[in-house]
Amino acid sequence: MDKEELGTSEQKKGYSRREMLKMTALAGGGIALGASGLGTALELLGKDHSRDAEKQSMVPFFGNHQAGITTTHQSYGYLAAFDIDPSIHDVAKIMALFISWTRLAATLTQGKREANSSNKELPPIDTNEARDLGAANLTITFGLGHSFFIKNGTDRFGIAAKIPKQLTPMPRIAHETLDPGISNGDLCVQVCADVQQVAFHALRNLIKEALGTANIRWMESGFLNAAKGKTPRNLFGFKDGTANVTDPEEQKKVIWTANNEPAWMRGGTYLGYRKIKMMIETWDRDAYSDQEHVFGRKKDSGAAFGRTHEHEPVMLSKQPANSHVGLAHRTGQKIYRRAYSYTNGIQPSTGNLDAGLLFISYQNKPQESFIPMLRVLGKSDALNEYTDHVATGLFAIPSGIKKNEYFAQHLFE
Ligand SMILES: C=CC1=C(C)c2cc3[nH]c(cc4nc(cc5[nH]c(cc1n2)c(C)c5CCC(=O)O)C(CCC(=O)O)=C4C)c(C)c3C=C
Ligand SMILES: [Fe+2]
Repeated sequence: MDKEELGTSEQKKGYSRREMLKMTALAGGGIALGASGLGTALELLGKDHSRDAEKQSMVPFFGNHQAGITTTHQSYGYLAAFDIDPSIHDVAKIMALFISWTRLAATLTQGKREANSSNKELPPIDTNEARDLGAANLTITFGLGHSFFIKNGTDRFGIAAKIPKQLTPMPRIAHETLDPGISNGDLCVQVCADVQQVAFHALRNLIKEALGTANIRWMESGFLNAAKGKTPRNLFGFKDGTANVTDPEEQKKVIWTANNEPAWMRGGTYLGYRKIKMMIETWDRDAYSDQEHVFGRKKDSGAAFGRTHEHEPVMLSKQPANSHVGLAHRTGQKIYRRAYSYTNGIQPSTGNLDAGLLFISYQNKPQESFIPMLRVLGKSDALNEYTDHVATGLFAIPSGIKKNEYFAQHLFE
């Protein structure tokens, strides 16, 4: 069998291009592939779960802005919140945590792991499950919640005077049914990667590192994929992200904080979060045209009503009353969206799918953009018939971390 023949017949059997290249290389390497030889090659392929391409990819951890914000959207994301242990009153303990988190994040995002002690009577330092998987574009983004500064009306660590200008507790929004146990928190960590095991490993080791100082409060995981050059689709089957803020000049205006914030927040941003349950079964019984009216966009092309192509600007005159896009657009505000879909089995009480959107957005003035937008949508969005906001959060994301510095260093020093 020559290489060409192998390609044609085996491609029909559903092997990927990469698998085919590997087989071709084996054949080209002088291995005589008889019936049993081919069997061995295929057996090898079956056992190969490697992710060579992702392994090579690293996102710098240090820089002017934190990574994981304008970084190309990775396939998997975790968002977690921590509370400082009530026994901790000494800010030095928090600084120690931020130093060790910075060290760990800088190591893991390079695809490395922390070395074990030579004393085998001690527990391992690294949990080992991401060994050899590489960096997979891992990013780790740290943030601070309002309750980090003020809890039960108390300036708990003597730094309340430095609270970022736009960081408040989240206000009440119409129709939300929040679960406080999975909302808010003193600290937040967003971990994203192109291999889920790499992202989980990073978060798990950050949780382990925090032991005694900060306890995990909640953790959510999500996914999002799109074909190359295409806009990803959400679990309602619509292109989601079409009118996002992607132009770098516009991103500067929308995302990053400037002189209106304390120095340690300049070049930072705010993370706005909503966990939004999506009533998939109800949606799936709704007419196609009705679904399009809910968003004010065509399901196939993603084009706004009155338009033909996905990226043509929204025509407000053609938007149905209370369409999601019409309402969000009319606020005149911009936010940078970086959401993940989530699924979590079946809701025992209903037998319905527990699925939805981990809505995450970054913006420099959440009190003027994210929150007013939420208020408008909460009141009248046609999408509300099919969704339920179950968790919330607002976190200050300090400026990027420079080499030899640690996360939020200038807040303390
Ligand atoms: C606080 C703001 C927003 C929430 C919450 C939100 C939830 C949410 N959105 C979708 C799906 C789509 N959203 C789309 C556009 C869009 N959404 C927001 C804001 C929030 N969405 C904005 C600012 C925009 C852009 C509006 C504009 O100016 O055109 C779209 C259309 C495609 C796109 O532009 O991305 C979809 C689809 C879901 C499913 C959801 C909650 C579950
Ligand atoms: Fe939206």
